[in-house]
Amino acid sequence: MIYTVTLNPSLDYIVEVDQVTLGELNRTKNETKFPGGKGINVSQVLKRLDVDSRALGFLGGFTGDYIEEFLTSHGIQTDFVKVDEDTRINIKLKSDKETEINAKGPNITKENFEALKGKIRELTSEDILVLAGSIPSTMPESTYEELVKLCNENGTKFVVDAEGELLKKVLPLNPFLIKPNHHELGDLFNTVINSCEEVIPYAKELIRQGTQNVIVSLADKGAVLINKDQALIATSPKGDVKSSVGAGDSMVAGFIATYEKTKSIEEAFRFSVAAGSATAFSIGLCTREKMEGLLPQVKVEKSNLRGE
Ligand SMILES: Nc1ncnc2c1ncn2[C@@H]1O[C@H](COP(=O)(O)OP(=O)(O)OP(=O)(O)O)[C@@H](O)[C@H]1O
Ligand SMILES: O=P(O)(O)OC[C@@]1(O)O[C@H](CO)[C@@H](O)[C@@H]1O
Repeated sequence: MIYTVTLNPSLDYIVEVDQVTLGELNRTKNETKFPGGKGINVSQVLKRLDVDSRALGFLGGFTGDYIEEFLTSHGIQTDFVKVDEDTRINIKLKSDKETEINAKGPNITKENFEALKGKIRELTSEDILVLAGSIPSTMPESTYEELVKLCNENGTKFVVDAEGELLKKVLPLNPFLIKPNHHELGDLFNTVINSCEEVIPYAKELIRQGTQNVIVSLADKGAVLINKDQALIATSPKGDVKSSVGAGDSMVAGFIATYEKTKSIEEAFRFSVAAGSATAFSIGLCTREKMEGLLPQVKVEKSNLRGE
């Protein structure tokens, strides 16, 4: 079974405004709300690709109830730990540019965290755990590290999509996959990365530190996959970006769903990029049809730059 963990889920409130004027009353052209948070998005895209998963993490209050009901009614299994404060609301403001305001999230108690750890201790070597997104501000930066240590005790394969210290601390613990974007990769090395070719030496360093597969996404500039055997570069499909919220999560879901079916890293990478772009070209997450329609545009090539 695939388990996703979202420690800081969100109700994403997507607001479309022709032009935003700060300090004035702005009225919306359109608004939509979706259950969000990176792990929850991964579960939703997996479902659209006919792959079952169970969503874990923390939910609370009326926003938490909304998310749980939404997921259940869409056939996604849930097993969240209930917390006292409301799950956050994240604002995604879409005008000529995309602006996001992500909230810090509710208080998580020691008991809440222990309850989640109890669920993760039950996983086995047959399972995959996906840890994705930020953690509520009351939790320590060692949180993901603690959870993946439980995975390593039971031989559970794990995937991490997170930034900064959260990500850095899990690298030596042998993640199956991590998926930073090029800004997040640059931040890890205090540098600026602008192209697929520039990604390669830094991604290779993450493999050296213990990761099995690294996908680095560069929005419309393509994506790179590195593991100990190969460096692959993919082109991004061209299209009209409607909202890139969840594009990275769709890549993770596309990769896992395809890898589970084919065991081919190259094929999984191709589907991953198509799923990312299919979400970027949608309001909300991609559909299977949209993803499949973009597959012919994703060209995957082996890079000569091995970064060694
Ligand atoms: N402008 C774009 N044109 C085509 N594809 C895009 C575009 N923006 C994003 N994508 C697709 O989405 C994938 C992930 O995008 P990006 O590199 O922005 O990751 P991210 O920052 O993790 O995404 P998110 O917006 O979910 O945080 C890309 O690899 C690409 O497939
Ligand atoms: O604050 P985090 O956890 O880093 O990101 C949360 C978030 O921006 O990520 C998802 C898109 O990837 C959204 O559904 C959600 O609002």
